[in-house]
Amino acid sequence: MSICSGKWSIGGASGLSSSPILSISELNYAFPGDASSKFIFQDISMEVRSGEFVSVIGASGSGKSTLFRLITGLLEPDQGQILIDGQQSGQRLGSVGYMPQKDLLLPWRTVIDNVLLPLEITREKKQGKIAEIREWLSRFGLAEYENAYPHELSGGMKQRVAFLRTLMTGRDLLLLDEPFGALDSMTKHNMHSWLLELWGDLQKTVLFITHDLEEAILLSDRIYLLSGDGKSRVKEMKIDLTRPRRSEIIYQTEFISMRKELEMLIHNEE
Ligand SMILES: Nc1ncnc2c1ncn2[C@@H]1O[C@H](COP(=O)(O)OP(=O)(O)OP(=O)(O)O)[C@@H](O)[C@H]1O
Repeated sequence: MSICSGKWSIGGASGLSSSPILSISELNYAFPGDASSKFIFQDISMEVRSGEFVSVIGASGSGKSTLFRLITGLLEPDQGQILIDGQQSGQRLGSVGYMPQKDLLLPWRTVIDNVLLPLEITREKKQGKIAEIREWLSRFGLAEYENAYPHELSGGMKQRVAFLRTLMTGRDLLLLDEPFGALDSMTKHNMHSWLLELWGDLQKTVLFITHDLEEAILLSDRIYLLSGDGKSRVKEMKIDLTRPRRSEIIYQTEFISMRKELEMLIHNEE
C-alpha cells in the first residue's frame, strides 16, 4: 500500500498529474433550514481521475449519499466547487451515471426495456443500441432474461440489470451507492468476482459507496474516508494491489494488513 504524503493523506486531492474527471474543492454544505446549521461538509476536497475505481467509506450519517447528491447536481454546494470534466456547478445534472441503493427497476418493464430507459430519456435512437445491449446482457449473465420481468430475477440479477442501465447512460463517471449492500454474502462474493473480471473492459470511472471494508479494498484503486465528527476532513488511502485482481486476494497477507490499517484508522476517527 502506498499512501500519498505519508501513510494517510488528509484533505483529499493528491496532486496527481492527469486532469481529474471529478474535482471537488473546499466544499461546504449544510441542509437548509437545519436549526443547528450543522455542516455536513466543511472544506472537503477530493478528486477522481479517469479510469479509477474509488470507494467512499464513513460511518452512517457521515454524508456519503449527500456527497453523491451534490455531485449529481441534485443539491448545490453552499461554498466550494464541484467540477465534472471541467464543467461548473449548475451544468452537472445528467452528466454522471447514478445507481441508487435500491435497484429501482420498473416492475412493468422487461429487463431489456429497463436497460433501454436512459436512451428513451435522452431520446437517443434505440435501434442501433439493441445489439450492443444484447452483448452486454450476455456478459452480465443475463442473456436468457432479456424478456423477464424484475420479479422473476434474483437480487444479484436485479443489481446487474440496474448496473447495466446505469452503464447505458453513456456517462464516463458512474456513482454507485452501495450497489451490493442488500445482497447475501455469497451473492455479494459472486458479484465481486464478476465486477473484477469485467473491470478491464468497462473503461469507466467509478465512485462507489460501501460500508464493507473488504469490498472497498478489493475493488478500489483508492479509498476516501469521510470523518464522522466535524466533517471537516477526508482521508485518502491508495490501494496498490495489482490488476487484474481475483477475489481470493482477500486471503493474502498484504490484503489483511491493509484491512487492519483501515480498521485502525476508522477506530481512531471514532
Ligand atoms: N433532506 C435532508 N434534510 C436534512 N438533513 C438530512 C437530509 N438528508 C440527510 N440529512 C442528514 O445528513 C446527514 C448525512 O446523511 P447521509 O444520508 O448523506 O449519510 P450517509 O453517510 O449516506 O448515511 P448511511 O451510511 O446511513 O446511508 C445525516 O445526519 C442525515 O440525517
